[in-house]
Amino acid sequence: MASLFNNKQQEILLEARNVSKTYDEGKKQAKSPQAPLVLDNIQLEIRSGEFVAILGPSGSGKSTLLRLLAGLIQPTTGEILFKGVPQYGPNPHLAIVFQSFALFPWLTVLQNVELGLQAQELTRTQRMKRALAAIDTIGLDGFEDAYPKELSGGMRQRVGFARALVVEPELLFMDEPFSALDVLTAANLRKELMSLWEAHNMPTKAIVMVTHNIDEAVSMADRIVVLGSHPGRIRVELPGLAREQRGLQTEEHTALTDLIYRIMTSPQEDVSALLPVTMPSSKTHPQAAARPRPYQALPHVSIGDVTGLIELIHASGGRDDLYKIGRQLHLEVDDLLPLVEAADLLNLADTEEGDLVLTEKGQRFAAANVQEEKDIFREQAMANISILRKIVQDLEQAPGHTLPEQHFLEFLEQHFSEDEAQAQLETAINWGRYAELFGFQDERGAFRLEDAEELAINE
Ligand SMILES: Nc1ncnc2c1ncn2[C@@H]1O[C@H](COP(=O)(O)OP(=O)(O)OP(=O)(O)O)[C@@H](O)[C@H]1O
Repeated sequence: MASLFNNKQQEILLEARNVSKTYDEGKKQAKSPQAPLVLDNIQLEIRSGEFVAILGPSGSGKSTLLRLLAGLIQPTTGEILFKGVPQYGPNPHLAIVFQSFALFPWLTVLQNVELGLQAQELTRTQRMKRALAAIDTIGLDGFEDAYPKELSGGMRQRVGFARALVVEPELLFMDEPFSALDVLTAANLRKELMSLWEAHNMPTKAIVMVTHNIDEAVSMADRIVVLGSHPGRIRVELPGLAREQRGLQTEEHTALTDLIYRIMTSPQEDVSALLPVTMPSSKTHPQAAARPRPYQALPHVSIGDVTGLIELIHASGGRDDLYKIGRQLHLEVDDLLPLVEAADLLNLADTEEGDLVLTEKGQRFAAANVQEEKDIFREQAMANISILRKIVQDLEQAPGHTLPEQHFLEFLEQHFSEDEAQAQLETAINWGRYAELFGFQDERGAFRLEDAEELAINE
């Protein structure tokens, strides 16, 4: 597509070329016919001077992509190049800040930061000098001798940043660096990081950040890479906003946030159909279309939360912008999307152009009393949710209308990994119980048809 973001003249630091990743290759897959493809044919360039954010639904492979780019894991096919040279191990010119600060509790701040320099051949004095400078840059002056447990979450993450920056990395990677912090601390740390970056007060040439916070990506990044799932793939690369347009209140920020919600809530849609004509410099990756899932997968949410979402939309007149709902509920897209998917699967709501719109059933559901609500839910569940239908149908046929959970687990394991099959069944139990379709006895691991007694009498 169109040339990207006028940065052709800038040096390509890192490149993923035709990269695909499958975990557990070689492992014997007794039940699943093949190991799932986690990332499919990734093409990505990181250039000098840019801040790139990677967004995508949970499980789309964001962290996997970051680890591949960092050389911590190897691609199954394709290659990662640093300044044009293929990489086969951890990249020494790169440092990573993780969500879970990953500090050693028995070491002081200074010692934790010095650890970053372990691999470099430096004298003790040089090491300490560099560590003190990094501590100073990141605003930890005076805390050199403190232990992690004496620090707040924000200060601990500063240590994480200092430990990364002390190696003077050409590339700084961040994996959800602010998501474990409270809102104000995160905002403060983001702002400080951006001023260091913009003032060139750090030696880093490019930053790559994985996040599931759309506002965070829009307010920080020069380029936003949106991944899709099943398999993980790049759907689109969007140009970030000009510096002066960033900030929750600007029209441009709202428009870009809205667009990203629209893209992420339309996983099957061709992204080019969703892009405004005013965004010619975005780059879609049409070669990797979503593959239909072999079996309908339930999003792992509780029905109580879906009900809350439906009621909220009802209170807003039956339709609302997804980005507004996210902000109102303090939900990041990773938490909101599964709720939206559940409402959509149950045909209680549809997504339309970045809005969530209640269906006629959804309107009735929101206005119903508790019993009517259950009735509508049961009807929608039986009409739309394959695994619930299967559980009920198999129980109807089974002696005593009872079946062990193993029966359904074995079925689900034909379509999902062992862990995911277990998770799918747990979600199905949660939904099925709410709908009063069947009972599940935890201690016996047994399913029983809810109206089994009634059925027995009628037989
Ligand atoms: N070490 C591993 N072994 C096997 N499978 C893995 C491993 N790490 C990740 N996966 C699987 O790969 C897929 C992508 O995971 P990854 O953590 O990269 O996604 P993500 O987009 O970062 O998700 P999240 O936002 O939930 O952190 C998931 O299905 C996950 O279960």
